[in-house]
Amino acid sequence: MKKIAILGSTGSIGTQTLEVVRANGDIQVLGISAGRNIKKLEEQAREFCPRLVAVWEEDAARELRVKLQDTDVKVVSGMEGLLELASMEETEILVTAIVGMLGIRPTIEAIRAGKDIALANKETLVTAGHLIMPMAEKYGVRILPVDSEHSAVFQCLNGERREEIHKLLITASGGPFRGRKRKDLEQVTLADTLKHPNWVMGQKITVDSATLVNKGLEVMEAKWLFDVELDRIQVVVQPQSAIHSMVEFKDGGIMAQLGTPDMRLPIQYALYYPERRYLDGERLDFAKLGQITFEEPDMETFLGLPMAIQAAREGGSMPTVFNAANELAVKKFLHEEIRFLDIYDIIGQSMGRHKKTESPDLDEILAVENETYQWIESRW
Ligand SMILES: NC(=O)C1=CN([C@@H]2O[C@H](COP(=O)(O)OP(=O)(O)OC[C@H]3O[C@@H](n4cnc5c(N)ncnc54)[C@H](OP(=O)(O)O)[C@@H]3O)[C@@H](O)[C@H]2O)C=CC1
Ligand SMILES: CC(=O)[C@@H](O)[C@H](O)COP(=O)(O)O
Ligand SMILES: [Mn+2]
Repeated sequence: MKKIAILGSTGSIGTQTLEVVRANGDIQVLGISAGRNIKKLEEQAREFCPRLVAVWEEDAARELRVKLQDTDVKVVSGMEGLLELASMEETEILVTAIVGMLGIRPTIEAIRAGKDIALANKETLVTAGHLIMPMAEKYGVRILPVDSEHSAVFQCLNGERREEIHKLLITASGGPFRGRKRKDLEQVTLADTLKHPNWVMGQKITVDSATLVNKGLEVMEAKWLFDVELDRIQVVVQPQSAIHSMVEFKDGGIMAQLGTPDMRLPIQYALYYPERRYLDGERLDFAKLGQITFEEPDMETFLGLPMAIQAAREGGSMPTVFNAANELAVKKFLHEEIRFLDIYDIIGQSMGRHKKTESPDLDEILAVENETYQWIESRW
């Protein structure tokens, strides 16, 4: 029995991880967690019988303790609870399916405790990749990508030598507003933004796909995961989301990984790597698909990608500012407090005023995050 714990078990990646567990029958789930969705946590606790459930909100944790008093499940709360879940003694893999840079501390705690990481939470690598990757090497743990593009690259690299990579080709759907210009984006609504053309995902990443911030975060994630310089990472718009990403090698040969838009594949691949297991569901049908097309990303309209590349080139604490500003801006957009294009203004202005710290440690990253939030709150 493989033993795992899941940070963010009630979300899109978390619930699909549990579908993979259910279908295979040979993984034991020792810990689950959420922000405050205790209804789903209770259902999951009763089905998967974990030892520990971590709930961020203390009042929700208290309520869940009462609901689960007929079981042996321990319910913990807050950051201390997430850290306890991340470092549970018998866990082999921690699935980081939590949203946002809140995932940094539990991820670091899990690495220190020698757990492999099945990483969906890209914000952690974007802001703290310079701490996490060396730490993973030091503690001998594997960072197994779950993000579809990074899983695709990881699959393309199977049996290949990393030093023979010429470039990574990260594919993008282009989001729901592909083909539109800045003027057309002035009046788009939250409902329009949440209609991703191909993938069903959590709300934050769905907005990030529409702004192309998601692709910017993924470029930074790829840089850390595969140790490839920024100039060797190219974003290619591929609107059908059939090719999940590609690797071009020194000799010009290109490997691609294709499939239907189904996150259970990368999740299952990470959990069983290097083994491949059967997965039910729709298969890619080329006759039905008809064509696979390619475009350049529109960097003049969708500023999320060029701003991310700028943050990555500046390095140090700038990616933290980029990410923190985006997290708060998306929260405000989801609450319909700001308009779509304000997301770019919030990120751009936050980056513009920031005095960069080189190679920030964990406390400095968290301080920059806080300071960015405070500055945005004082203006928007
Ligand atoms: N969805 C997808 O297909 C993909 C997602 N990713 C990445 O995976 C991560 C998760 O995305 P996704 O599953 O879509 O997100 P969701 O919003 O669907 O789920 C987020 C999860 O995090 C939990 N959570 C939120 N806030 C807290 C908190 N303060 N403390 C503890 N847990 C919390 C949520 O709990 P609650 O239910 O209580 O709010 C929920 O379980 C993101 O980093 C995303 O970029 C990457 C590739 C694809
Ligand atoms: C499923 C997944 O990995 C998402 O990150 C997805 O790639 C988003 O699609 P975009 O290409 O539209 O950002
Ligand atoms: Mn992705």
